Amino acid sequence: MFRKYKLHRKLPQPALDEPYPGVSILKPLMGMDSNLAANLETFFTMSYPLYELLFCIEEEVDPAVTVVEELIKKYPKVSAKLFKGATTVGVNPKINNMHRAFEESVYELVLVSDSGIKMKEDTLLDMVCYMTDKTGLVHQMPFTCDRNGFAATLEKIYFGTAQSRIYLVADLLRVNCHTGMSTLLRKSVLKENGGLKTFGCYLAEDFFICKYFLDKGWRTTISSQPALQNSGLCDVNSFQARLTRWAKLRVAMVPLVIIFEPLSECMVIGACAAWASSVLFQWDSLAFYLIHILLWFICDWMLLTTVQV
Ligand SMILES: CCCCCCCC/C=C\CCCCCCCC(=O)N[C@@H](CO)[C@H](O)/C=C/CCCCCCCCCCCCC
Ligand SMILES: O=c1ccn([C@@H]2O[C@H](COP(=O)(O)OP(=O)(O)O[C@H]3OC[C@@H](O)[C@H](O)[C@H]3O)[C@@H](O)[C@H]2O)c(=O)[nH]1
Repeated sequence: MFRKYKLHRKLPQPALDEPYPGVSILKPLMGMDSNLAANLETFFTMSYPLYELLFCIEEEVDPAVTVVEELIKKYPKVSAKLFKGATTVGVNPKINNMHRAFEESVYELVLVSDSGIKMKEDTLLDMVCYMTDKTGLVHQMPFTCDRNGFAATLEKIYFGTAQSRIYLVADLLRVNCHTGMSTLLRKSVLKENGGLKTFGCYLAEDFFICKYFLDKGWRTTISSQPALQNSGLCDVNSFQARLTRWAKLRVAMVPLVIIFEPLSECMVIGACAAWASSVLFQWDSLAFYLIHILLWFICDWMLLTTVQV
């Protein structure tokens, strides 16, 4: 029910007499993939009246430079700037890459958007609509675009089921589950504590940025459109490596949660429940287990179709 209420909502448009807030969009880039140009182009064609694009490229020489320069030439009416070379402010390379652009950004709202993200025409508007007076940070729940191949299907099923389930519950309970691939935040609140560079000392800057907003009494929320990850690099090994990296971050930050993580998985919780039901009610544990798996798969399918719409 919550997923239906939360995702893909038609939001009331801002009142015509209220101007749309301007947004500075930070795009940290490093290297090239086959979908990069198409993904970046979607930022030039959004239906939003006031925004600037700040492309941050870590190395002076990078194939992404040409892609960005060509797009800037193709869309002269869109305000866009290219920052070449990172500034070391900490151990986090993404923060190092974005630091200069963040400092030079013009608007109060800042969108941090990873290189592989694709936008729909109304994605930015959707996020801005969730930035109410009490909200300091709006993030998109990670999901993926339709791409060909086994790895792409695996990614889609993982983000659309196992991760969405936790993400939606965490958002409902206002628990910090922020994954910083597409995040709109209030610059003035970050500036009170030195700006983005303060979080350069953390590898999981996303978790600590969200924690900072929550500690200061701001609300954080997911927007109604999930993040469309559409990187051209998509294979099982890098997916596995990424999930392992994230799990290591969670172990370091919230060790208690990681103990309970296996219990959020179908097979583990099913086995525990089957055993408990056989002890308590003398039910057939195999039948219980198989019915549990069937019902779980049906629920996952329903969740995936809702996230996908
Ligand atoms: C009896 C059942 C107890 C269930 C406990 C729930 C265990 C959580 C299970 C899975 C965790 C999945 C986390 C999803 C998003 C995290 C993605 C990620 O690792 N991102 C990192 C990199 O970008 C980022 O730095 C970390 C962000 C914060 C992670 C903290 C996750 C806490 C989730 C807590 C959810 C509580 C739900 C309670 C349900 C009863
Ligand atoms: O050295 C680097 C590495 C990465 N990046 C950029 O940082 C962004 C994220 O890249 P990652 O390889 O960390 O990709 P992930 O999907 O794992 O990141 C995600 O999870 C970890 C969080 O800390 C990130 O905020 C979140 O975006 C990309 O836009 C990438 O271009 C750099 O600018 N420099």
